[in-house]
Amino acid sequence: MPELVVENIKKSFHGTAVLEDVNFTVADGEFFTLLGPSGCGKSTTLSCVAGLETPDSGTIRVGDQVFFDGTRRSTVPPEGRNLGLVFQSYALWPHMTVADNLALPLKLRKVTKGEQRRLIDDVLTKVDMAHLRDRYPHQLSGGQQQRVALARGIVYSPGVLLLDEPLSNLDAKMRDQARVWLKDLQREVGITTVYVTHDQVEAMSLSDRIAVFMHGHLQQVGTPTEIYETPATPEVAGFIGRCNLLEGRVGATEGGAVQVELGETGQRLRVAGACSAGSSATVGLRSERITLTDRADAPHDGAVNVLRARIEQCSYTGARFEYELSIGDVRVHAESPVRHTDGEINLIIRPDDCLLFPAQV
Ligand SMILES: Nc1ncnc2c1ncn2[C@@H]1O[C@H](COP(=O)(O)OP(=O)(O)OP(=O)(O)O)[C@@H](O)[C@H]1O
Repeated sequence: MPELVVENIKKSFHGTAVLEDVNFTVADGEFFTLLGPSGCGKSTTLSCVAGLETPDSGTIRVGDQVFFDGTRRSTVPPEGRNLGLVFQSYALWPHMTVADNLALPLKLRKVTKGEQRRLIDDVLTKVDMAHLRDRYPHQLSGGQQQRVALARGIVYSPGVLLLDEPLSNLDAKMRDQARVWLKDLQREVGITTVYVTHDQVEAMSLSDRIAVFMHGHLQQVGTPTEIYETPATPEVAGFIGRCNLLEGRVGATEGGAVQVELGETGQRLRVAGACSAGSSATVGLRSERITLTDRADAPHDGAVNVLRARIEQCSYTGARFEYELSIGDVRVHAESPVRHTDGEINLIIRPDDCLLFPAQV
């Protein structure tokens, strides 16, 4: 299947820009996710690809077929794009059985009766719903309706599948299960997929690559590992996973690392990376990369940082304990499998586990 290319897309509503020069390419068979907080422009981007919104400028194409060309003002209507669309609301016809709901897009494409039956049987088997083909939507659970909606999105073999928060109506447990089978299904069908979600765990577990949006701008495109381990900006670091963003001033520089003075705490953090002395920087520190220890003889050999902190709060979440800590006036969130008593504690932090973001000038 051809790749999807989105180039320099801009979009405004009533004079307010909601997309600014959005660029990405989705490769053949790739599971590509648009991730970001509410209102950042993910659904608008997907709607532009689907043809439900018209960008102000830019181009969108799948292989050689140009869906939108802002220079020529040419647009292919949604029905001419051969895309599969699945939204949060399953939008199944309530008066039609599962099989009839699936037949509808095939009838529109003038597929013969015999072929319709073959395609419907095939897709229902893929989504494990063949035994429920004669049920009506109200006789199905939310998870089953969502499978039918997905089956309808792929039954006519679209070039690209577009999914906008398709799992968000399911409860947490069903969502976990749906994630697994959705990934299996996408792999089996091998369809190029663009997925919209604000749920970072969903994005991380499903995607080959993720595009992180903030305020209509693409901040970073990368694999889940790249996005998590080497976030491009403090905003990306803060959005993916639980990351402390600590403001500081860069002091001495020494062989591949810098000393960052944390606010007014008088404590310093040795951080891997380069940054000019005297400048401001943000240090990203993931909660799970902080080791908490009651031991007073924590190693002070310079290879790791040892910071003294006060435990302000400790909460039990089942799998681990979550801590609100303070280092002077700086608040830090950390987690540990071990319960530590109230009072003061040592935090052990490896310089390599710190993310250094020089201040933008
Ligand atoms: N038809 C419209 N008219 C006016 N403003 C709109 C329209 N559609 C979207 N917007 C605005 O554009 C911005 C981006 O909306 P969009 O739905 O793309 O965000 P999103 O990232 O998908 O958010 P969510 O996760 O909440 O769905 C928002 O500020 C929204 O209010």
